[in-house]
Amino acid sequence: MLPSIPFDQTAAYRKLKTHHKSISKKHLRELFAEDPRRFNKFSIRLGDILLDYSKNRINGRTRAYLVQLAEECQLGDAIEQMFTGEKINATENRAVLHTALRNRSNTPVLVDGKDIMPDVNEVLEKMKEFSTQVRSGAWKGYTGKKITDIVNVGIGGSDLGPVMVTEALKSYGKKGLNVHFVSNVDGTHIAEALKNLDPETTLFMIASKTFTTQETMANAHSARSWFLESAREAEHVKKHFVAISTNQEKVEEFGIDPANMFGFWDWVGGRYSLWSAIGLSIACFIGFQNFEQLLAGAYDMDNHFRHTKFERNMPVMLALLGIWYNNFFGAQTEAILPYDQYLHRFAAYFQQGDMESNGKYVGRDGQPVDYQTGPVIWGEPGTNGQHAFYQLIHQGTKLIPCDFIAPAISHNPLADHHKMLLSNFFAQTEALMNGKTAAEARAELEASEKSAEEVDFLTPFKVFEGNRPTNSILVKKITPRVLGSLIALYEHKIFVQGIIWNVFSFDQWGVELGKQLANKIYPELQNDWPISDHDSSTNGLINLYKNWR
Ligand SMILES: O=P(O)(O)OC[C@H]1O[C@@](O)(CO)[C@@H](O)[C@@H]1O
Repeated sequence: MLPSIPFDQTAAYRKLKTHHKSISKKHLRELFAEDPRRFNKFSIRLGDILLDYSKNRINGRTRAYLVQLAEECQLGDAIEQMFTGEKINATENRAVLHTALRNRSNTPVLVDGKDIMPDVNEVLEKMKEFSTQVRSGAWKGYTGKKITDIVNVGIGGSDLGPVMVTEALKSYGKKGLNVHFVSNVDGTHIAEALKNLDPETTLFMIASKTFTTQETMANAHSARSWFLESAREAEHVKKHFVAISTNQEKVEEFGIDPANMFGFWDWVGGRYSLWSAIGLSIACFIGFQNFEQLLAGAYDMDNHFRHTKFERNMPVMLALLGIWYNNFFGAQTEAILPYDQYLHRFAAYFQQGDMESNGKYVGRDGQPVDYQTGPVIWGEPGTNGQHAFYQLIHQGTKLIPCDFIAPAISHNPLADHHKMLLSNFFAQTEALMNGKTAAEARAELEASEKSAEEVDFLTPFKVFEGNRPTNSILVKKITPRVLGSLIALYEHKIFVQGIIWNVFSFDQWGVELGKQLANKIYPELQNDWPISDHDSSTNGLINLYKNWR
């Protein structure tokens, strides 16, 4: 069982509160001027990944107190409990073992006294065989044609991970084999996805841990209807539908042959499941060898996380910095800004990963916490964000800690594009740190031959306070292995923050109430009778909908 330690009652927390009063008065310009070795002191290198956290509002003492906070919250024990299969997901009485899915050492991992690695490896072998058959054309549709299009039907963790990874590794995709994703119950999503597909060469992957999720089951039934409009015979379903789930009973109930089912287990959280059979669409698209590289990259980060002292530990430092701004500077959000168009779904992926894990107000002691927990995660690729919301990041009234991510090598080395992209990547964190003083702004305006009145008027609007904190994550190239490490980096950051905030990060009870109420309203929409048993707003909305439809 995880320890339950209210972090705001630790000695380290008290030290940080006092320390904050002084360090928060220092501008990043001063901190860099004081210490020319700041980049060396506050960066961590792991293979082809560098985390530069020197542009944060910290000094050595801050780091020491933050590390002490982690130690007082018994982070080390919690890490070992996770990796060794303790049931740390206490409200669901489950272990949390997405790390076992990429345990490339194959050392035993016990759940209820049983080594789970043979099961993990059996599913990986089945994924390897299946993905090889699909990619080679050996797997044929009901008219004998090879598969050209895979449609993954799933939502949340059964969608976001495969989407993000297949987009991020698009250049590793197989020509002539396309992946599509249907998640929203909005009929538009599946209608648009199937519009140009051929039932004879389309393979559906129904991905659902529970195999009960309303959206996924609705889409799965519509997909089957679409397929049978052409195929007619139910016996053809088995060549065009596979299931990815923990729930064999529901899979069989739907009509998918257990032989076409790829299983996983309740100790895999949905938002941590892309490493499991939920990653089948990834393995088919990029090939099983590349999928294994993805696993290997995550394993690299797991080892780093599990065996590195906290001040040299990438996930731990990323997590502690997030807590520094969230709980001591009052930051409410964090932006993830990948300077790589292929990573355009990376922030969206961690909206679920982070916000569904730590968006909690009840502590592990069952009591409401009296401090901030999970931040709002958002972000878009650079340089597009610069033309959308960087105004607020640079000159707004809100503090927004930003993670900038970029590859040194592009998969598309076209003309000077990558140099331009990287110049923006480097410039933005420099600008956010240094800002522009009134004197600098005034001098620029004076040099532009504006009148004295214009210079006086415009100067305040051209000043940049700077002192806005960022992390820079520079990787050599977004390969499957590097991507695997990057994803695991953020997974473990989320874990560390949940431990320190004293919440349970691996359940998601907060998604249940909306579902319950939707299941109550859904039958009310089956007729045109006016509704009156909700609040006036809900009644009013439903009745107008009925009137209009
Ligand atoms: O994989 P499934 O069981 O269909 O769940 C889909 C998603 O629904 C949830 O909101 C839980 O209900 C996410 O946690 C989960 O990833």
